[in-house]
Amino acid sequence: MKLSRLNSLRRVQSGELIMKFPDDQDESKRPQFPLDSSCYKIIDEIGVGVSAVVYKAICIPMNSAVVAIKAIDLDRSRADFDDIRREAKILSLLSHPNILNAHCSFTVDRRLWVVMPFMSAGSLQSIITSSFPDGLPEPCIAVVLREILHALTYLHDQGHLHRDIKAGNILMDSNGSVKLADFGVSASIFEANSTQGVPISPSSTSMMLKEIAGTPYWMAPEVIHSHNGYSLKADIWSFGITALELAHGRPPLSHLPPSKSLLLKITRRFRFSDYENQQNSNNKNKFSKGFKELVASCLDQEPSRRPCADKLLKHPFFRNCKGPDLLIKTVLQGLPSVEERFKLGKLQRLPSMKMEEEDEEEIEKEIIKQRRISGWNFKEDGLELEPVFPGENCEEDECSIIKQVRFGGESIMEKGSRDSSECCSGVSDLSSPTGNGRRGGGEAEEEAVDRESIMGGLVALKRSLDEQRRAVGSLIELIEGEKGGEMSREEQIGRLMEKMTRELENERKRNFELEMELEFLGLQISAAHNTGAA
Ligand SMILES: Nc1ncnc2c1ncn2[C@@H]1O[C@H](COP(=O)(O)OP(=O)(O)OP(=O)(O)O)[C@@H](O)[C@H]1O
Repeated sequence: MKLSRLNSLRRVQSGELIMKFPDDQDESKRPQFPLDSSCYKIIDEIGVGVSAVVYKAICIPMNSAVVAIKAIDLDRSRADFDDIRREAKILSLLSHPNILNAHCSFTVDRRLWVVMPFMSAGSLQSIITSSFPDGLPEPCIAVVLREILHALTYLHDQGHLHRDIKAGNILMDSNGSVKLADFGVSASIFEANSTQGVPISPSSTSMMLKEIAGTPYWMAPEVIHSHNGYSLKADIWSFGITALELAHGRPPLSHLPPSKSLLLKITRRFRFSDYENQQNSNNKNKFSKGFKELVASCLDQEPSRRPCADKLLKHPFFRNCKGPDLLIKTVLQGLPSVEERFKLGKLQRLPSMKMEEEDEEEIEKEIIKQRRISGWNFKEDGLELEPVFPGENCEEDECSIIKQVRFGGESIMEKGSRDSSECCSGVSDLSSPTGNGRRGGGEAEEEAVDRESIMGGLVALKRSLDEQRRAVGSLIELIEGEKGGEMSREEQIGRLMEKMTRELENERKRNFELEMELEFLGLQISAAHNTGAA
């Protein structure tokens, strides 16, 4: 466990982590929300994030005012105590009608409770998922985007980056008001530059952050390539992706797992036209020229060419933009409550989660099965040594091989397959000191055990080859003897059968020993790996 995290937990346990955020009213008029969990009554679960659960609750001493409580699991949160304190500090300095502040926050066991105003319509992401899977109508998108641009203009003027702009972090209330929430990974340009000795000016493009933060699909290319640094314009990129998310119901590349989407962005550089091409041709004329232009300008690869938030507000796209009433009429009417939507979403997620668990069990069984090796094949061409599995038949179309893979940080043997031309000739990382490049550095311990296992396998193989050489020698003698005509054909076959049975018995014994050895080595590898991981 990281030292900073340990210190954080100690401070949390000693009750040191008690903070109070202001809401967006004047300090003197601001109601003081109690810092005691017994003053709140949880009514329903309304959302889950990566490390937090969000509840609808009432605050009993405050006339049973309805609130939302985000309970952040401090053991699972990416942020440590200092990050959380920094977030609280940033939030306490911000005051804008389009930014969701918290009433207060305090710790309950190992959770940080952030008490916020309850935004009864929930996030735009949950609204889209439940009622607008193909996206919101363009006039509604305009209202939402304009409100977010107001928040961004304010935020950037203060020198802050949100760094996680997405529909999941835009909340809506029953009166149609739209607020930007979740400042968990936000950053201050001033802090970044003061530590790097860069002159401070919010409009300067030399204000650079380097840490990768945010959610992959919405991340600007320069955030992914953060060695060159990035600035306020990273939020403008994410804003452009959010516009696409609101328009199509999902962000671009969301059919790929997040890590793959990152890779694609690195290798292929994403352009707006790429996304347009992916869309159904029916959708081509669905959006206005103004909207397309606005989004395209936000998704310029070159950050300096992306307009700033206040310039975007002057874009013709917002010229005839309606008020929040449009959202009430078009989006909120007939919308199930945030708690109903959450329950429904949970039910829909259940079968796929169950299937994933079943799949994992199957994979695990397969992995255990494939840990048994019945022999080795030496591939001369590539000077490679490969394992052969029990029951494997070279006449079969496909044949299993093992390869060393990293699975959630754990090293396992995985079943693979090759076509018949390569049958029984799969390349195992066990045979190669460098493996297939997937084993990263800093794993000296695991590598040492791997080397031992390779040596063990080689010694056993040498023994087996010696035996086989002797057996082949005897066979040659036998056949040569046949030429001499000293034994009858029956006798010769009888002898041969006896010999082969003995050979087979020996081979079985050796294989059993080899299997045991390998199983033992496998255990050693996982034990070494677990110790390393711990
Ligand atoms: N103040 C609030 N009022 C009403 N609903 C809320 C409030 N805050 C969060 N929610 C609901 O809870 C859900 C989860 O919120 P949360 O901020 O934990 O997760 P997220 O932003 O979707 O995910 P993550 O931040 O972990 O990527 C939201 O999608 C929203 O529907």
